[in-house]
Amino acid sequence: MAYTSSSSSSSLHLLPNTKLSSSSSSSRPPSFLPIAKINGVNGHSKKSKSPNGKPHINGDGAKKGPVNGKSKAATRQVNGKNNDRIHLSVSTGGGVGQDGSGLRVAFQGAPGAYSEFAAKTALPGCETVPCRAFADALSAVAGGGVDRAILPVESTMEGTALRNYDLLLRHDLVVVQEINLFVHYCLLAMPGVRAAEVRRVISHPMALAHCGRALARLGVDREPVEDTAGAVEMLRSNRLLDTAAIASPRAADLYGLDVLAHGLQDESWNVTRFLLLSKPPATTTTTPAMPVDADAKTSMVVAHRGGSMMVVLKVLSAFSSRNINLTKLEVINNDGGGNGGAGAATAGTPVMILDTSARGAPTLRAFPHVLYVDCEGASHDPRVLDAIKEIEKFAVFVRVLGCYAADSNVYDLQ
Ligand SMILES: O=C(O)C(=O)C[C@]1(C(=O)O)C=C[C@@H](O)C=C1
Repeated sequence: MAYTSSSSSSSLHLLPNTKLSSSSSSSRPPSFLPIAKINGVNGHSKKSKSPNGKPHINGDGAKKGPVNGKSKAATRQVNGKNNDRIHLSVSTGGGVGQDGSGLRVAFQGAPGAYSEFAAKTALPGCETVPCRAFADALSAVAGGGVDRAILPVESTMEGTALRNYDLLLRHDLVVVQEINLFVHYCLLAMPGVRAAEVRRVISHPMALAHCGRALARLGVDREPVEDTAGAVEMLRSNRLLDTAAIASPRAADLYGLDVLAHGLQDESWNVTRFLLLSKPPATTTTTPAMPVDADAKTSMVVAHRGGSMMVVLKVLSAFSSRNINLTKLEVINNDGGGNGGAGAATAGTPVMILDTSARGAPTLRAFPHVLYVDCEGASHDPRVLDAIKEIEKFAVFVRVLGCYAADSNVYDLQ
């Protein structure tokens, strides 16, 4: 569901300092941080109602035990570098702590989903709010029911999650933080079930796709469900003894299941990038939230008339002539010319972008040709502002999606 790719989309995305190779067992970014201090992801001691009526987890107090006799060395740091993280995201004031305490963050899935871990990594003190679908999570933050939503936007194995970009662009939301999570898949089963007894594996479609070769070797049926933790929940509540789920080792802990296999993903290097989204700050001042010299990133969408390659060259020139590095460039052409459909639900359907720049109510506009661009630098950095001004001369429309602290770390759940 979330990740799509087609001939109408081509991308250049680099996790900074991250080497990606097809036989990537040796590829590691310079800093690979475990989620050591996450509270709340190991249990659900406090339950309350989420916007969709499901209970949500809030705080720790969990059963913290070894997985299959293996101690979870949760604080192990792989690359020996101790990068203390600085949160530079938009401040909401009013009782919100630096660690996100006081903030409610919507995520898609059941407690224990990777998205929840990403939220807890970004804002360790936050309260996470499960939602049935990504669209519900985004509506919750846009409608003010929660303070933030977390959205996976790309993975090293699948590229850009175009459908999630579609969702993001339809809302008046801004990116306030990025987080890269190492996705380590495990095969989980009810206590006592042996691998040979498993006939069927259920999980999020992305997890099933990422583990395709391993599942083929196991010779089991595959069934997609809403999310990885939802699969585990289903296994547990229906006491399924012929079925296994693909999910994280933390989900095994949370639901008290056995881990039959670790590292099921076909590529050993499997990182998903998540964005933390917020409503735009309701401020009348133009004071930037982040110093110009901070290690910042700016994300934007550029709509244009077509002729992608020439437009790409002009965009590259606008940034390179100012010595600005790009960290992502995705080219989408949904012009109905037989190569459409990448980001949209139907082939040839243009990308719908909420135009928040015009006076009056924001309007949804349709664009067949768009670029998703992330650059280094703050959106109010004069060089970035100049580059955007230059792009606006030949583009139809530019929307800055957010300016946030660049974080090239990759966080690990193990
Ligand atoms: O199902 C989950 O646990 C999720 O958080 C969703 C999701 C995704 O949509 O890509 C997140 C990361 C993993 O790649 C697999 C699934």
